[in-house]
Amino acid sequence: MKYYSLNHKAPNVSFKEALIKGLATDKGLYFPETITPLAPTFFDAIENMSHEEIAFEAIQQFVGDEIPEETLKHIIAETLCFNFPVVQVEKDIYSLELFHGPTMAFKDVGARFMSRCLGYFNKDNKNSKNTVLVATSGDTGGAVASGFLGVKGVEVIILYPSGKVSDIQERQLTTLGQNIKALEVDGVFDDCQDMVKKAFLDESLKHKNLTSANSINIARWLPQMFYFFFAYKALKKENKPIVFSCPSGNFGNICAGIIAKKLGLPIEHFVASTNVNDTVPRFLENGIYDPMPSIATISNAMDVGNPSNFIRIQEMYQNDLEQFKKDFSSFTFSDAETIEAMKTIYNTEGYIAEPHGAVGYLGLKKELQNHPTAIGIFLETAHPIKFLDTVEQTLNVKLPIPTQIESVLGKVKVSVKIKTYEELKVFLG
Ligand SMILES: Cc1ncc(COP(=O)(O)O)c(C=O)c1O
Ligand SMILES: N[C@@H](CCOP(=O)(O)O)C(=O)O
Repeated sequence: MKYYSLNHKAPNVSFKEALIKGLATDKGLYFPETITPLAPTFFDAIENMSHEEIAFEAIQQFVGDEIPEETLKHIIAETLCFNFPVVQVEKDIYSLELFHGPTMAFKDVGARFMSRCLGYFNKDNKNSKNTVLVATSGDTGGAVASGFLGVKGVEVIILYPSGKVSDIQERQLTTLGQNIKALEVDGVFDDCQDMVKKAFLDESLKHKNLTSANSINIARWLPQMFYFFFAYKALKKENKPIVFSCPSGNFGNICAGIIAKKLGLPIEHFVASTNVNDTVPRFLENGIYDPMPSIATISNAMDVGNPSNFIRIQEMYQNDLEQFKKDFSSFTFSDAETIEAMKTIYNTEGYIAEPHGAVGYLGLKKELQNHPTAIGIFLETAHPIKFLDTVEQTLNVKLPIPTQIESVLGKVKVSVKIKTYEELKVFLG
């Protein structure tokens, strides 16, 4: 499979090159040249297939013959070594829990898949050295730190906005040591993301072999489509149209969902549910893409003012706003509404949703009014423990600490504070 740059001023590249480069030389995001729908027999058989089999069928065309079939199967098996339960929350509303991995956020799948693919491509070159640069508003950093910990020949540098991630998120990305380093940026997530993108194109940093582990990177982003197939497998027996609501920040997850639809997955409608960082809901209202500086909210991992992946979504709809609106809605919700939703879900159904999932739930409820025969699934993208203070205060509950989290609680934060791109360059050396 070849990938082209969405800025159309850079050569097309292989899966391996797209993974290693992260971003094209013209600053564009890579996008697959073709997306071939899966055979109807795949969808007929899906209920009897394992998650690993489903994931292999879904991703194989995007990897092509660059990784041998058996190795790719092995990478997928290691990536998907935890559960993806679909839990009924109320009549016709389900939560797809994506937080049962090592760092308890949905980013674990992409981070584990990408680290293993990079390991495969580096295996014959013992002297190769890559620097993975990653910007995080909360969860990507921890997942990438865990996914790449101890990987030979790879140094990981995580940029996060100082004071704008939860305590547990910060510990997950600042305490692992070894090949993982954290930079605490005096700014917001978009400043971190801008610095990272600038570094990829900086000729003077060429010797660092920089790559990205954000959803910019196709190997981090594409595996996120698996979730939509897994949910479909679980609920196919209901025989009803499905509406998915993704709590959205950088829009990687929902964009991977649209790839799944292009592969033939019967999805009736997507909802991108956002907090008050509402660049996309505003776009759907007035057709103008006008990114704003991000605003801090209780669903901090979605505090993104200029979502990277929106351009990929536009590519898939060829800028046809009317068709886009048929398949896709986007709604914005305040922190007060999010808190009310968390309370409603808990008090009526006994289900503990964290703020991101609650935003997803709100968008789903709103959109389902237009789909009376459908079932709705909201993505629960992180474990409530990652937002301990907000969840315990809002719901007046005490959350047990899962073992994955216990292991980072006693550890000491190590980070370097930076303010400017120049300081990042000095750090990179
Ligand atoms: C918990 C959580 N929910 C939602 C999102 C938003 O996902 P995306 O950036 O793919 O839109 C993120 C960040 O990526 C997150 O960490
Ligand atoms: N919400 C993310 C922001 C980065 O998103 P990504 O999918 O592009 O890595 C985070 O938690 O860091």
